[in-house]
Amino acid sequence: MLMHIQAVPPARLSLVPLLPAQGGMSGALRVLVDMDGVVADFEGAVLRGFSARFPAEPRVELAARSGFSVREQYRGLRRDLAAKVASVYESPGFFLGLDPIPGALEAMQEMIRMEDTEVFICTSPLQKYEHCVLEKYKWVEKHLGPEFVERIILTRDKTVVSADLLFDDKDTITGAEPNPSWEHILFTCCHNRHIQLQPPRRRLLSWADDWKGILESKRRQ
Ligand SMILES: Cc1cn([C@H]2C[C@H](O)[C@@H](COP(=O)(O)O)O2)c(=O)[nH]c1=O
Ligand SMILES: [Mg+2]
Repeated sequence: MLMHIQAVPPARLSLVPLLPAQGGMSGALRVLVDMDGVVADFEGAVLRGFSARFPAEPRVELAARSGFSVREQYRGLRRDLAAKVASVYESPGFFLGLDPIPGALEAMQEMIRMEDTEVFICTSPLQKYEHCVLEKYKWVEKHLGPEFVERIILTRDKTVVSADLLFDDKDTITGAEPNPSWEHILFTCCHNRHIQLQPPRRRLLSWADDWKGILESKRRQ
């Protein structure tokens, strides 16, 4: 928060908050967009990678996915499958090879050109970060270009990042800050489509859905 120190005698010194209308310095709408499951197709690549590496093992089709953690769902099938599915997304090349989610690249390019709008990619690396971190940067440069590389926020805790909106496929986002500044818009993904959101929580069904309407409604709030 910006504070303006008034020129008054020290005894009466007071701090007057200068609150921008929205999260950005200039009153711009600040939007965070998650990466895996929102702009990069993590789930599709896990299934393809698992089927190719372990063709004889049972697998979870995308239509049967539920719950954020693919690892936990595979553990539920059979304990040893948790490590096998993790070996897929922890492999070198996995994150760089993800396909873009349909419409995501076009929406991001349009969003970054919108007036009074600040867009950032806000993504969590794996705890086993060796390949994931570098490959996320490379993926952004390859698919979105260098101006988006400047806009990557890599954090395991999104609650401490200040913004107006967060588009994210994870249904529950918790961290050190109990009251994050952003409104979480749940981006529909195979693992969260069954979840019934309690009002006033909102969803974006895909990038063909009305993401501009969500930005505009937030500007008016
Ligand atoms: C087991 C599991 C892990 N992830 C990982 C993939 C990413 O490193 C983060 C989420 O990143 P995001 O950009 O914040 O979406 O967690 C996952 O997405 N799904 C899983 O099942
Ligand atoms: Mg995600």
